[in-house]
Amino acid sequence: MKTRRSDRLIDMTHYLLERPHALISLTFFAKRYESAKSSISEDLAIIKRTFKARGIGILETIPGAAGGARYIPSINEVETRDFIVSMTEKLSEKDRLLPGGYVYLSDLLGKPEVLRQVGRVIARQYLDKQIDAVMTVATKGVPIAQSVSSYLNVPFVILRRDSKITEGSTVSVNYVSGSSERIEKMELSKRSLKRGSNVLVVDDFMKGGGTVNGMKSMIEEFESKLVGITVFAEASFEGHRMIDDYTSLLKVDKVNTLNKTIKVSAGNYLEKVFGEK
Ligand SMILES: O=P(O)(O)OC[C@H]1C[C@H](OP(=O)(O)OP(=O)(O)O)[C@H](O)[C@@H]1O
Repeated sequence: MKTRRSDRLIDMTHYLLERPHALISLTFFAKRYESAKSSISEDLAIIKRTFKARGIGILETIPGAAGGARYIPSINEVETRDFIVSMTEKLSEKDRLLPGGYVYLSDLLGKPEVLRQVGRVIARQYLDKQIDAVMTVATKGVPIAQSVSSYLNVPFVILRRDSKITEGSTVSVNYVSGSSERIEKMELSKRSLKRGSNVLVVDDFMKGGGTVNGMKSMIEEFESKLVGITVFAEASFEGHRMIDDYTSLLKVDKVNTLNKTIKVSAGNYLEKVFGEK
């Protein structure tokens, strides 16, 4: 039975939102709703216009027999700025300060609505890049990598600092932890990343940059390409940071362990993605 436009629009929107970056053919929708392709094209034009006006994302429409529609998740500048401002206020709370200039983030990065926004914001930075995998290191980077990968619709891979029999044979790299000046090791299962992959590195926090540098080394071991590095927050670091080309949503400018104050500002994301205002 032919489906009414109002019902088609709701179901089509849901179907597209559930499958980011997947190309869905007009033929598929025409059969699903027992409607003409011309009606489906009009439906998609309505969805495309609304997605753009509401900052939901981009609906690419590809003409021709092999064409169709593809939903590209995104987030607009106003919503991004509002989110980053709200996170700077949260991170500035006194009781978040940890020894060594770290900041307690696990409660924030355990909240589904925060993780959804972090994933959208980071994925938006790379929506026009070819990404084959999102990479992070266990443990606190994992929820961020999972969220970003869901918006990019690509797998995420997890490096570990400990060996696990369940990972099978692994590639191991040593790296200098900038924060602790210690030699650390991280491993990745040989099965998890194809050679020649385009890899996006994400993590929750960057201090000395040693961990991210270790992930860079691992990408080289897999003969793959580092497309970008984006962290939720970075700490100011007096030493020599081993990484200079990265993006951070937030920056912990100053911590005062005596009166337990933390000064947090926006990282370089807004400037890199939207240009400084
Ligand atoms: O820039 P660096 O000086 O290398 O520090 C950033 C590391 C340290 C911390 O991880 P840990 O708390 O050590 O490990 P886990 O995420 O497993 O809690 C954080 O999640 C980053 O991965």
